[in-house]
Amino acid sequence: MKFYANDITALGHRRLRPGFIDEPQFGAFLEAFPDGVALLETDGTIKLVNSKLELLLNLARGDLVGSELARHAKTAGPLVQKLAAALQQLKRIEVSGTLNSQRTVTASLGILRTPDGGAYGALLTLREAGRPHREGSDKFRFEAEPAAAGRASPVLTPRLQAVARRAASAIERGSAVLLTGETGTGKTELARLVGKAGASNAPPFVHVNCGMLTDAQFDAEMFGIEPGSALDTSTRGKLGFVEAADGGTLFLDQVTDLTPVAQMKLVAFLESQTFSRLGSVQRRKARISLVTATNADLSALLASGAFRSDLYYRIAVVTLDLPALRDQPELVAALTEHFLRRLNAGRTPALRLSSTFMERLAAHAYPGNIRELANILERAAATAEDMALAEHFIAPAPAPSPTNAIMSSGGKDGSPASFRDLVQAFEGWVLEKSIAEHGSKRGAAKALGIDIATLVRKTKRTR
Ligand SMILES: Nc1ncnc2c1ncn2[C@@H]1O[C@H](COP(=O)(O)OP(=O)(O)OP(=O)(O)O)[C@@H](O)[C@H]1O
Repeated sequence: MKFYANDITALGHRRLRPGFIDEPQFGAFLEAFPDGVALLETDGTIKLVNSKLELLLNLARGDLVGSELARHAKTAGPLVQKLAAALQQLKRIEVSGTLNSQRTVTASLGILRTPDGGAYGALLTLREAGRPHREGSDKFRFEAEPAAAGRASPVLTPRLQAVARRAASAIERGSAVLLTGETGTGKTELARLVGKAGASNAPPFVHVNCGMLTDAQFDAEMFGIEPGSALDTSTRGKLGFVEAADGGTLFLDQVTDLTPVAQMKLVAFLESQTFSRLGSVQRRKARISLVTATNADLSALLASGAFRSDLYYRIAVVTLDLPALRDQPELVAALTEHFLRRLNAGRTPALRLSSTFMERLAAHAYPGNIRELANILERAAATAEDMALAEHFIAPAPAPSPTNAIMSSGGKDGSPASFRDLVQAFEGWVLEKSIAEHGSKRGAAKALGIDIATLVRKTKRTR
């Protein structure tokens, strides 16, 4: 079978034979490739692409097919320009780089040649760097992991290293990992570490805050929208979290915040290991490592039925509990040093800690765990000159309990609270707790799924 047509006179530039390209089996053949694949004419026209290529370039098939490769350099990244230039010279190349979609790939351009040496097309493949290497001798060497730009490496005591090793080896075996522990104990930090988030050439790491997923958004956010489908308002489709995490880690933070409907859909996805984009019936596979986290009381949620037990069994193949900071004096010491170094970078005079301040640090109970320790040191750096004394130890006020907030919501003359007062008092408690937990009003608004203006208005009203 000949894959080219001799209808172009110049020997160097024959054309791909249309019949061959139009055969549906050939499209299915390209889809079966785990890498992004495109078939091109020698003049740079894109004839066929597979879904993986769409994903890597973050461009829809409709925009790609029929257009010239060079046209997409601006949207997809300079790497595409290099490939287009090589194709123009009918030169075979292999280049690596990061695309504008934030995917790091090795791109190979092969020239398809006739027996007499003429060129009739080109095959482009994009292989994503950092596809999970299931072997790998460096799998447990977290210390050697480079920090992401602008992010310091986490502090790892031997106890935390042991937890990280267990998480990494579970992921290596393909088991889902559930991280539990009080707020601020470092579950997200650990997930990022084992998912190699931010490291150069790292596989994708997709962090999903489950509390922000409403039922209406769940399918589109998780599974994406098929380009050009009736539901696609952008015409370029939408990349879902699952597809974006393909080859890497999907981190479902606060997984217990998923609504009952979302929990059911997640079970279906985990059971079949396949999903469909909104607006498409095609079942797709995504190779993801699943890491979930929660600071909620799981056993209570399971007992009340608020969290589905079938979902629990799927996500908790390996459960790792992060200890509270008050139970790890060695971590308090190591983190104090770490945060102080960070605070002193560029600070004059450098902040030193008095022995009384250190004693307060050692004796504190840290209900907000590592987040709280960082906060205490930040406050000391903001209020002290060069030496943090006992008076500079300002721990956040203990979060008011809902009962206290509600009990104290009656009239000043001791009259019983109205229903409206009770609801407002409870709302105030929720808002304050969330602001303390997330360290900012913006963070709290995001976590509560309300806009910042609403949160500010409500906090003013409840004061
Ligand atoms: N080992 C560590 N070294 C340095 N900083 C850390 C470490 N662990 C956590 N932190 C910092 O402490 C803060 C809280 O950590 P993180 O967000 O991982 O907690 P979490 O357990 O996910 O909290 P939550 O349950 O509220 O989501 C973050 O600013 C994080 O960078």
